[in-house]
Amino acid sequence: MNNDIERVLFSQEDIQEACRRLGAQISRDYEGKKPVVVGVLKGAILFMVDLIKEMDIMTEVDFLDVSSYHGGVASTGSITLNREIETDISGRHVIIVEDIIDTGLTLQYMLNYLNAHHVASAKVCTLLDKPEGRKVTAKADYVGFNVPNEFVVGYGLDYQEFYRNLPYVGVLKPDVYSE
Ligand SMILES: O=P(O)(O)OC[C@H]1O[C@H](OP(=O)(O)OP(=O)(O)O)[C@H](O)[C@@H]1O
Ligand code: HPA
Repeated sequence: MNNDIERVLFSQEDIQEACRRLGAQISRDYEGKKPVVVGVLKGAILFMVDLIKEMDIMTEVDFLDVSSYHGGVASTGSITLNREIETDISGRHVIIVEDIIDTGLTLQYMLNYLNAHHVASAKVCTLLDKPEGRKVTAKADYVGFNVPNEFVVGYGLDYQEFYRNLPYVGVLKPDVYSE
């Protein structure tokens, strides 16, 4: 295990099982539809790859890049749009794939973005949900796991751009970011 990790919350096997469960659920809910699955860069990269392999439906994939943490462990509260969705999503069913919902500010921003693009429907699938972190009302439709109100990294989630490649999700030792 990486020395900066206090404890592992979800192993690679736990995550694969969650991907299978969520992929099956989404496949049932979207049977006969052809949704656009939108991964949110960069945090959702690993989850997106594993999740779409478990979806037994016709899907298009695309990416949206938004950020708001800019190296810290707290949201700056202002969202930067770094890359737009290229697919014409007007009139389409869109599934947003996120690594984590914490304050809810990013999700709120993305749902406004999708509404402004006149999608047929918008749903959100997140690997992790941190309900105690909420600053605004935001709810995911599909959730892998709930996490405690601590800073977590791994499986796409970063601190200062590192730890994304860990195959598990763990709590970062507080002394790493308080140094
Ligand atoms: O609910 P919130 O408090 O808004 O936090 C959730 C967002 O924060 C992280 O993104 P970040 O801004 O760190 O960019 P990244 O995905 O490129 O790491 C994460 O990937 C979510 O998109
Ligand atoms: O706990 C977290 N870890 C990494 N990125 C995040 N973005 C929001 N919350 C978190």
